[in-house]
Amino acid sequence: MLSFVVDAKDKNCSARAGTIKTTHGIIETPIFMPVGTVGSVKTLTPDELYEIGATIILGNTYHLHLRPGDDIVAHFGGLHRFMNWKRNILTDSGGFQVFSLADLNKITEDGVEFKSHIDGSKHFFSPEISMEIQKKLGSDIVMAFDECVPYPSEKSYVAKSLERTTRWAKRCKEYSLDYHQSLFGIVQGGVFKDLRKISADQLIDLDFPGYAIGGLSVGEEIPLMYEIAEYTAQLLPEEKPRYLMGVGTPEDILNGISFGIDMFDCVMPTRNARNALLFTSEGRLSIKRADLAKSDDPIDKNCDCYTCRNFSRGYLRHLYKAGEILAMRLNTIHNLHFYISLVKSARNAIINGNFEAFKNDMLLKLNQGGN
Ligand SMILES: CO[C@@H]1O[C@H](CNc2nc3cc4c(=O)[nH]c(N)nc4cc3[nH]2)[C@H]2OC(C)(C)O[C@@H]12
Ligand SMILES: [Zn+2]
Repeated sequence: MLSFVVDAKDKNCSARAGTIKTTHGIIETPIFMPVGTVGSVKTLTPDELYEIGATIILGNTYHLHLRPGDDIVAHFGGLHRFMNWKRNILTDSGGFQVFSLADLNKITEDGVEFKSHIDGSKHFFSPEISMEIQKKLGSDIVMAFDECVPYPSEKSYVAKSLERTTRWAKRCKEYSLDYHQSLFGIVQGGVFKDLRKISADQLIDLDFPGYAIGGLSVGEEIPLMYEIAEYTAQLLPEEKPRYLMGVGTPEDILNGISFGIDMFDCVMPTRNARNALLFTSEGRLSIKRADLAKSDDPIDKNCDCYTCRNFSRGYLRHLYKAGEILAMRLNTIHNLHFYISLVKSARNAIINGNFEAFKNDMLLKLNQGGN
C-alpha cells in the first residue's frame, strides 16, 4: 500500500514537495520516472540507475504481455526479480499502447480487441485482464485501464469515452490487487475543461490512492497541454499524488511542477540520448556537431554525472559517429541524470521557498544556445 505526505508547499504557485512510501522504498517528489518499457531502461544496468538516483521506473503491461509474456515474468517472481530492480516500479495499464501501437480491432464495453504490433497475433484487454497482468508483474503502482482518446477528437466521443473509462476504473478497483500494489485512476476528458471536471469528480468518488492526468502529450499544442494539465491538477485531491503521463521536456516538467504535479515520465531523455541530443544547464547540445571534434570540455561543466566526470565532448562525438554502443550508454547516463537532478533541485527549491526564482532561472538557461 502507498502513503503520501506533502512536505512543503510553495507560497506563490501550486508546487509542492512530497514523499511517497511503498514496500520498495521512498520516492521524494517531484519525481521523474525513467521509462523501462520492456523491463529495461534502454542501455543502462540497475546499478547505473541507482547511481544516477532513480527511485522509480516505468514498465508496460502491453509490451510485457506480448514479450516475454506476463506468465514468464511471473515465473521469475515478478518484474523486480526478473530485471533485478530493487526499487519502485510503476506499470502503465496498456490502454495507451493498445491505441497508439497495436492494430486496433474494436473497443466494446467489455474491453479492447487488438493485434500485436510484433507478430499480428490477436489479443484482448479488459480492465480485469490489465489488472491481472499488472498483478503478475508485481509493480508497486498500477494504472487503471483506460482509453486515451486521440487529439483532436469530437467532444461527443470524448464525453462518451470518459464515462466508459470511469466504468473501467471502477472494474479495476473492484479487482483484488496484491496488497503491495496501489491503483491510480487516470483522468481523461481530452482538451475540454467541463469534461475533465466530470472525469475527475467521478474518479475522486471512487477514491484512489493517487491520480494520473491522461490524454495529454498526444500531439496537442504545448500551451493547450499546459492549460488542461494545470486545470486538471487543481481538481485533484491535494493529499494524493498527481502524475502527468508522458510529459515531457525539462521546461514542461518545471511548469508541471508549478501546477502542483508530482510525478512525470517521458521517453525524451533516453530516446534523445540515443540520437546524440543532450540536455545541459546551458541549453540543448547535439554531440555530433563537427565543431566539437577537438573539444575537451564535458557535456555540461555544471554536471557531476559519470559521463561528465570522465569523458570529453570530442570523445563522445567520436563514439557516436563510430556507431559505438558506448555512445548511447554514456549519453543516456547524462540525460537521465540531468532530468533526475532537475526535479531534485526543484524539490529543494520548494523546500527552501524559492521555487519560482529557480524555475524562471532554469527556463532561461534551458533555452539559451550557449554551447
Ligand atoms: C513525447 O513522447 C511521445 O509522446 C508519448 C508520451 N505521451 C503520453 N501520453 C499518454 C497518455 C496516457 C493515457 O491517457 N493513459 C495511459 N494509460 N497511458 C498514457 C501514456 C501516455 N504517454 C510517447 O508515446 C509515443 C511512443 C506515442 O510517443 C511518445
Ligand atoms: Zn552529465
